[in-house]
Amino acid sequence: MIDHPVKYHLEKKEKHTGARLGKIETPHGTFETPMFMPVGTLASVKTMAPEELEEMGAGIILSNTYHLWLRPGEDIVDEAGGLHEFMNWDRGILTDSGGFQVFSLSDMRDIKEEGVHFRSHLDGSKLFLSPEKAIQIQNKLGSDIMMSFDECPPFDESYDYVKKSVERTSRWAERGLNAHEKLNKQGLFGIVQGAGFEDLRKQSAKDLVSMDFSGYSIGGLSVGEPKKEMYRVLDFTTPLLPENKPRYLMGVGTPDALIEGVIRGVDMFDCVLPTRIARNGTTMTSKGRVVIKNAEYARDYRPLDEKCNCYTCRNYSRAYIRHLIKSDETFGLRLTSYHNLFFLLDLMKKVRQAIREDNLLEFKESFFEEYGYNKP
Ligand SMILES: O=c1[nH]cnc2cc3nc(NCc4cccs4)[nH]c3cc12
Ligand SMILES: [Zn+2]
Repeated sequence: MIDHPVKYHLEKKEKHTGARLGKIETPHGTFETPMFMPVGTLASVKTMAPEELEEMGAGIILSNTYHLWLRPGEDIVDEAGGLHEFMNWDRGILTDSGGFQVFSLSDMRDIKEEGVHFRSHLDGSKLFLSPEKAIQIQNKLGSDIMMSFDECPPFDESYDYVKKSVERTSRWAERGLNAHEKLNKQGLFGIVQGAGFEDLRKQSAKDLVSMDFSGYSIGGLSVGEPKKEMYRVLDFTTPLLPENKPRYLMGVGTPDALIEGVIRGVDMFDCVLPTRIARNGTTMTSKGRVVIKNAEYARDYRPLDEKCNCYTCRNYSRAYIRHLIKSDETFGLRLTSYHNLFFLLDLMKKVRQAIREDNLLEFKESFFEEYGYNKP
């Protein structure tokens, strides 16, 4: 049993669901869960300054091992004093291990027992990533929470392929843990795989729980499968994970998926959605999405969301934001990105309050109704 630098403290279970209120303690602070983590793939949450992320209540943000390994290289980040110094962020940082990015970004060469051979999506150069290398890079980046190197198979892959992939991902997890224990400055999470197969998810969870990770990610989801399938997998996967460790659902997500994930016992979420859709002027509001480029907003002098207390909504109108986005004024991207991130962080604050009051299901119903999720 190693002394985990990242610890989870379960504060309260919600009375009617699997939701939990907790705190995750890291070398860069302790943060409330359930939480949404903004994504800063290339060591920047696009268009946001760290002070703005702090003021909107972000606790842990994400960066990507694969991207930073390719550019600028983990040695430059290491020489700069690590990611926190490099990007001037003194709260939590979580890094993905690179496996998923290899499968989703570069044209695959081949997956071997020792690791994955592939070509860089930047210049086509030949690269090799292994469990040990992924751990070594993350240690040089200096993130607080690191991910094991895993394979995320397509959700509709065959049972036989997924079974073999899960067994290899478990062997990779063991290798990563062994490589990490010599360095052990940060928390390391295991990533549960198994696509939509209950017995393979059970096998994956059993293997990883026996290795005593600091926390557990649920991988292999939010890869294009129907939401109902994701919820079905969560229904039988989260109960397999220890109550006293954090559970992180990777790549999720939309307001409804965040709430449904919390109800099923998930504590941590990340998604590029808020900043990605902001860049084409799509914003999330309590009354559903507002696509600000639409002509209907040209003379609309109200804020994006009259119920939102963020910098954007306190100071600017829809008409102004629409004008900026239509004119390709980069300030417009900052205003929509700020609001979207604030919206999801504020949603999680409301979800935490609903857990405290044991009325998460009522909160879900009223949020879904107002957002328009119940509309046919
Ligand atoms: O199994 C996984 N292992 C390690 N990282 C992941 C990241 C993930 N991100 C998403 N969905 C969000 C997406 C981002 C870009 C394409 S899909 N699903 C994901 C699954 C995994
Ligand atoms: Zn706002």
